[in-house]
Order: sequence, then C-alpha cells, then structure tokens
Amino acid sequence: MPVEHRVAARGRLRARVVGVVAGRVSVPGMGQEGEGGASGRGRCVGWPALDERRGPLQASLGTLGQRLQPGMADSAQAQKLVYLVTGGCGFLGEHVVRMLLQREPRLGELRVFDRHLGPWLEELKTGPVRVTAIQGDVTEAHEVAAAVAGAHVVIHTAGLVDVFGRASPETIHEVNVQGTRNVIEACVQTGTRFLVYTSSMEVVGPNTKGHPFYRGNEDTLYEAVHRHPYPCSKALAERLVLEANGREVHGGLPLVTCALRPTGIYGEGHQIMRDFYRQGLRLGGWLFRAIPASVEHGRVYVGNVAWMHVLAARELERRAALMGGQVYFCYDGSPYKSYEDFNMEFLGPCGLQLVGARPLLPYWLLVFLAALNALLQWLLRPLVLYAPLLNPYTLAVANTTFTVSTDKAQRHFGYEPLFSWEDSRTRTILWVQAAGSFAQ
Ligand SMILES: NC(=O)c1ccc[n+]([C@@H]2O[C@H](COP(=O)([O-])OP(=O)(O)OC[C@H]3O[C@@H](n4cnc5c(N)ncnc54)[C@H](O)[C@@H]3O)[C@@H](O)[C@H]2O)c1
Ligand SMILES: CC(C)CCC[C@@H](C)[C@H]1CC[C@H]2[C@@H]3[C@H](O)C=C4C[C@@H](O)CC[C@]4(C)[C@H]3CC[C@]12C
Repeated sequence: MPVEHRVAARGRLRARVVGVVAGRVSVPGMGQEGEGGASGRGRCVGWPALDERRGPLQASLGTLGQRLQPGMADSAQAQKLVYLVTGGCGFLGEHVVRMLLQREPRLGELRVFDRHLGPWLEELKTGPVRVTAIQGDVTEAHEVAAAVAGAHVVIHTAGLVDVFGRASPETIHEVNVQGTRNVIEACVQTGTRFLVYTSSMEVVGPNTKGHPFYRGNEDTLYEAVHRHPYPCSKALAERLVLEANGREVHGGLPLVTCALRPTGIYGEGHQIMRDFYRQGLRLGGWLFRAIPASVEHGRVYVGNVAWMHVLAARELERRAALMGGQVYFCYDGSPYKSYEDFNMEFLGPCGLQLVGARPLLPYWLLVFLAALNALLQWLLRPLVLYAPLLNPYTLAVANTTFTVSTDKAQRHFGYEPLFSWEDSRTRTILWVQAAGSFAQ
C-alpha cells in the first residue's frame, strides 16, 4: 500500500509519484586526494555517431564496515540534500538506494525513479528520510525533468542491460543513450549540478577481436571496438556524460559529472547467478565447464559498487576539479577467476558441482552452437522470443580475459571496498540459497 500520495516535483509532471516513504540514516565513511586520467573511448561499429541521433537485501548493509570518521558530525549538521537515483529498483539501483539511506548523512530526500517500482520501497517508510517513489521512463524527457527538478545530486543507473537479444538495438539505444541525454538535459535545465553515471567495463571491452585486458586500469591502452548494441550504447552514453562536464546549468554554475565502470557485478539480486543455480538444480546438481579456467573475468560485489557510487556522489562537489569528467573502474577484493570458477564460489556451497578441469566441448563447437542460437533467434523472432545465454557475443565476453587492477577511485575520492571478499561471498551464498529455495 503506497503511503502518502503527493506531487513532489515541479513543472509538467507526468512521471507518477507513487508514494513517499521514509528511511533510515546511519553512518558514513570517507578518504581523499588527486590527479588526472584518461577516459578510454571506443568506436561503435554499425552505429551512428553521437551527433547524428538526437533524439532482497534487507538490513544486510547495516552493520559491516561502519566507521565513524573525522568531520562526520559536522557534515551530518550540514545542509540536507535531495538525491535522485534513476533505475533505483534494479539490481544495482536497490543497493544504491539502501546504501544512501544507511551511509549518506546529508540525505534529506531520496527520489527513486524507475519504470517498475519495487514493493520493497514500502519497507523504507520507518526512518527520518523522505523516500519518494517515482514511476517514470528515462526516455520521456519531461518525466525525467520533473523528477530531477530540485535534486542536488543525480545517480543515473537506469539502463537496459541486454546482451541476449531480448530487446531491439533501437530500444537499447533509446533507453541507454537518449535516456542519458534526457538526464543530462534535465540537470542543465533545472540547475542540478552533480551527476554520477553508471557506465560499464564494456565501454572498454572485451573487444570483438578477443584481445585480453589483463589487470588494466583507466589509462591502459586498449582497442575498444564495439559491435553489439549494449556496449555501443554504454560507450555513447558515457561519452555524453563526460562531455557534459563543465556545462553551465540553470543558475550559472557548472555541471560536474563522472562515470563509474563496474565489471561483472555479483551479489544479492543477481539474476544470471540465480539462473545458473536453477539450471544446475535442473541438471541434478551439475554444471559443465565451457570456458578454460585460465580465462579471467573481472567481477565486483554489488555492495561495493553501490558504496563507490555513494562516495563519488558525496565527493563530487568538494573535488569537482579533480573528479569532473573522469571515469573510474569499480573494483574490490574479489578474486580473479574464470566466469564459471567464480560462480562456483557461490554455487559450490549451494550444492552444485562444475564438471571438468577443462572445457567439455571443443571451442569450435561452442562457436557453432552460439551461431546456431543467433540464427534460431532471428528465424523465430516473428513467432517467439528465443534468447538463450549462449550467443556469439556472450561467448566472446566469457572467453576473453578482462580484469582490472587500479586504485584511481581510492586516490581521487578515498574509495575503499566496504565489504571484504569473505563478506561479499557469504552474503551472495545466502542469497543464492534463498533464491534457490523460492524456485522449488
Ligand atoms: N549487472 C552488471 O553486471 C553491470 C555491470 C556494469 C554496468 N552495469 C550497469 O549498471 C546499471 C544497472 O544495471 P543492473 O544490472 O542493476 O540492471 P537492472 O536491469 O537490474 O536495473 C536497471 C533498472 O533500470 C530500470 N529501467 C530500465 N529502463 C528504464 C527506463 N526506460 N526508464 C526508467 N527506468 C528504466 C529497470 O526497470 C531496472 O530497475 C545499468 O546502467 C548497467 O548498464 C551493470
Ligand atoms: C559461454 C557460457 C557457458 C557462459 C555465458 C556467460 C555469459 C552469460 C556471461 C559471461 C560474462 C557476462 C557479462 C559480464 O559479466 C559483464 C557484463 C557487463 C555489464 O555491463 C552487463 C552484463 C555483462 C554483459 C555480463 C552479461 C552475462 C555474461 C556475458
């Protein structure tokens, strides 16, 4: 039951303000310092240039790693801020929302904007922070502008994450690129000065040539060539965000933007992990190795990604000159492993086994099956949506080493992972077990 219905944003409001609920605030953490960096821009093959197109976490975040740091009492007294999280009901978005409520002392109001609002928002009604749920679409400029109006900080995490061919390339572009453009223009029009964008490692790679990116950082040279609509859209959107840094917003002050690039995110709410678990259960507890164990795939815990967003958003004002227009890979202490071996860190304790020290099928056969899946998807599209996990793109991503090793976010805004690998692993295992039992 939505709590208190009211219109929260000014202007031509068509986004539905579904309810206002209040959440809990607890304590923060922080660090410091500076320098410049590169942004790693890619080329999208087969996509128009930018200018041509206009167009179940509960209290789990609460106790671990909380540190009271110098200056916190002061900042808690300071001006209360309005934050907007787009995509706030998604896998990452929910963690960002909960993290803000728990660890951002200057939070006065939290607006959660999403196409599909989660019922869990209701639980947030008991604390002192007003939480405003706004049902809206980032592709609708007026809905975005209405939600942004009066916000101090926007964390733009809404996106269409589709590497399986469920959505059309046009839709992916519309949501990820035009949606981001709408967010930027809304900031400019309404005078919102701070924008944190959730980008992706895929803005850099893996590229279509299968070149390894081994322990790379934000300055590592890499041939970023994108063909798939999803990485293309993320690269274009990231460019828009970085280029918008310094634009004058309503009121005359400059917009300050930065982009965070998570690798593959895992943790509570990760649907692909849940799918692998269910598939393993269906196969009697077995999963079969498809990718060589030597291919490393970068992964990062969702709680740490959320924490990095909160810190970046908090520090953008004070460190505008340093952080504005910058990109940061999202990293933590998760081990470097192959995609499948990493998943087994969670699925193993849930009773699954990965069969084979080496891939059971030759690589050429996987390539063939992936191509067959792509063909079937195309043939069946008029009749039914066929979107299996294996396709030429997901095979290429899973089969290409892509790992990051960097401390840029630590140097620029004091980021340290909030959750250790052990915590991240335990939390994820508990979630997979719970998600698995719901599936029975
Ligand atoms: N999952 C990953 O491994 C990963 C890795 C790197 C980057 N990212 C990025 O992180 C962000 C969040 O990804 P996620 O994994 O949480 O995905 P998700 O699908 O769980 O969340 C995305 C959210 O955006 C919302 N959304 C989609 N289209 C919208 C629209 N038109 N208007 C308003 N809201 C809309 C969805 O309803 C959803 O709640 C995305 O921008 C994605 O590109 C994800
Ligand atoms: C070959 C099969 C046996 C295994 C297929 C696994 C495949 C579905 C996985 C492998 C790597 C995964 C991607 C990777 O973790 C990073 C990202 C970036 C993010 O922005 C969106 C999700 C995505 C593309 C993951 C999707 C699922 C992938 C391809």
